[in-house]
Amino acid sequence: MTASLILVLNSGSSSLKSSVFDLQQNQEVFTALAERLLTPQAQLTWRTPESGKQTLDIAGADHTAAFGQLIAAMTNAGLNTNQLHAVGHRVVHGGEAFSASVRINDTIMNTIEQLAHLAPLHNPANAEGIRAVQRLFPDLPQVAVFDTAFHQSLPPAAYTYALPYAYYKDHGVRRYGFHGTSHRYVSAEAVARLDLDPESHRLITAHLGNGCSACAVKNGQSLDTTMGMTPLEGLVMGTRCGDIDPSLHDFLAQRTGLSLGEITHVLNKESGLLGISGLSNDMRTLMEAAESTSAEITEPQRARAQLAIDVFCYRLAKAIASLTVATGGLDALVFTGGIGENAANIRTQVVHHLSWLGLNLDVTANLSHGRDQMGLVSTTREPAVMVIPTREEWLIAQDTQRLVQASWDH
Ligand SMILES: Nc1ncnc2c1ncn2[C@@H]1O[C@H](COP(=O)(O)OP(=O)(O)O)[C@@H](O)[C@H]1O
Ligand SMILES: CC(=O)OP(=O)(O)O
Ligand SMILES: [Mg+2]
Repeated sequence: MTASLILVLNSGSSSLKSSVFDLQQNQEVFTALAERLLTPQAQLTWRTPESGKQTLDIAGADHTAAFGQLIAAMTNAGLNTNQLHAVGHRVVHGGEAFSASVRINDTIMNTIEQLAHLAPLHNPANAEGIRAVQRLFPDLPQVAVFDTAFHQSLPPAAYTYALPYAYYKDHGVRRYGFHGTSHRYVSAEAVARLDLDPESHRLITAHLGNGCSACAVKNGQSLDTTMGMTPLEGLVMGTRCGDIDPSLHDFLAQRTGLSLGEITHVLNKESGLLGISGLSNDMRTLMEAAESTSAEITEPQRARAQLAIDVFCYRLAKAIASLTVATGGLDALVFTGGIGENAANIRTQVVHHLSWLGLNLDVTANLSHGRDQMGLVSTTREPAVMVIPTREEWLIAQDTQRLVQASWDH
């Protein structure tokens, strides 16, 4: 039997997400999440189509230990690691070095490590995941799929900050954009489903998960996006503030005595939906609180949850409208990510702000999240509003398979 499984790893600063695909069967055969790494609460959960969800306490585990436990869980679940064919990694920052996925070698590893200054929360963990695989499976080919790669087509007018130009030349200070794998997948899917001309279309894709970004896609290329040099810029997110006045650091440092590092932490981890609501970073919790009539939620709490939702939707609509400057029109708006795929009320509020663009929701299709159709949730196809579930891991597996195959063919 030939090896046919592709392992996909997404290493975060304190988590390790993984999927295994059998591409011959076009099936996801294993999925796992190790979270709260390096804390006493570290735990590994995994599932296979047959086994349902299982959990293991891995208190104190780092990425390497978690990876070992994950491979043990895979084996216990009945998967044979000899069947692994290649490993694909989500790597968050590829800087200007990568505009496509690449097969990993020592030079590529060095470049990923050198880019750590641009993504200190993400790239070191990504590199650690690659090394953990190298140690356990030295012969397996590995591929890096960069969040930034799809956005390397941004023109200078979209990626240049209005700062002294030397910061770009000397330090790489520019807008890069993230979630590129998701924007690439859902935009290609929208073009196929709507039967648009691959050479001539104008889309806005909104990836709304814990991190959120929107992207202007014209003729298959990303022309602008809301995230910038880091994933902090742009939309309101679960715990990230998105766009703010850059003079805020200085103001807060003077008023509160917090250090620059502490303020950056507040903007990344204590802001966004969580910061405004004071309740949760989770959109579902906020939607429930905003609708709640129970005495457990006080009126001020309810109002703050609603305010967080209103700011989220208003800022998203404003960003979508501004991205149409890059596309010069709109054939389709695509929602994806946990919020985009599941929160009908959020789509309603955002599309309502944009009705002047000719966008109109079909109430029934929107309530069923477009699941019984091609993902269309608007009354018209021109322009269309769509819900397309993202498949970042699947696209990473596809790129991995393609690159490993290509290097054997040469
Ligand atoms: N049914 C739902 N209604 C509203 N929000 C939802 C629903 N399901 C998931 N979400 C929201 O999706 C977000 C998580 O998105 P997800 O794409 O899973 O995150 P990640 O970026 O971590 O992959 C959370 O805010 C969660 O509340
Ligand atoms: C880059 C980024 O913001 O990723 P995530 O949404 O997974 O946090
Ligand atoms: Mg996700």
